[in-house]
Amino acid sequence: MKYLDAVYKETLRYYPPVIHFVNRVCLSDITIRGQFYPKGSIIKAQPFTIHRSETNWEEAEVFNPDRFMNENGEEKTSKDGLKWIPFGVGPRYCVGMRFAEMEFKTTIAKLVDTFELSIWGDGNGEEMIPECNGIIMRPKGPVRLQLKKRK
Ligand code: HEM
Repeated sequence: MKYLDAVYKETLRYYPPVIHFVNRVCLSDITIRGQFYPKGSIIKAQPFTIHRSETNWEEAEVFNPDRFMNENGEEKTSKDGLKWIPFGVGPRYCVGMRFAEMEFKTTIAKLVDTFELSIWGDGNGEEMIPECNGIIMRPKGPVRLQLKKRK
């Protein structure tokens, strides 16, 4: 379960499905880190950009669930919750977060329990190309895997 949790977090870090919608409107004039924003400005925090920034994550372009585990195989908690924001942040963060987490973990656990999964074809697989339909980032083409029922 600990590794599944790390895979869940790393999947959402690497490919945050919602890449545009963490927006906030300034209710008054404000200056943040020397940058002035007048009242009414819309500020966007883009999860994809934040998740792939080397300032926030070591080897940000590498998919590595281990980054969420410590040397004892225990869950590593980040003190800075603003580096991982697939569900947004603050009082208006995603109300479906816990449901989505349960769905993800149940599906993966059931799949892995029932089937042996391997990469389709020659074992090298195909490059998974993400695309954004304006709202959601998802695979552009089919994701092909081989499934062998466990005995
Ligand atoms: C992996 C799945 C999901 C992702 C990545 C996701 C992501 C997000 C993000 C980034 C926001 C904006 C949060 C912010 O502005 O700080 C949001 C808002 C919201 N999400 Fe999700 N979401 C997911 C699943 C769901 C599910 C399953 C539901 C409902 C069952 C849901 C319902 C909502 C609602 C109602 C809001 C608006 C909350 C508000 O404005 O107060 N989401 N979600």
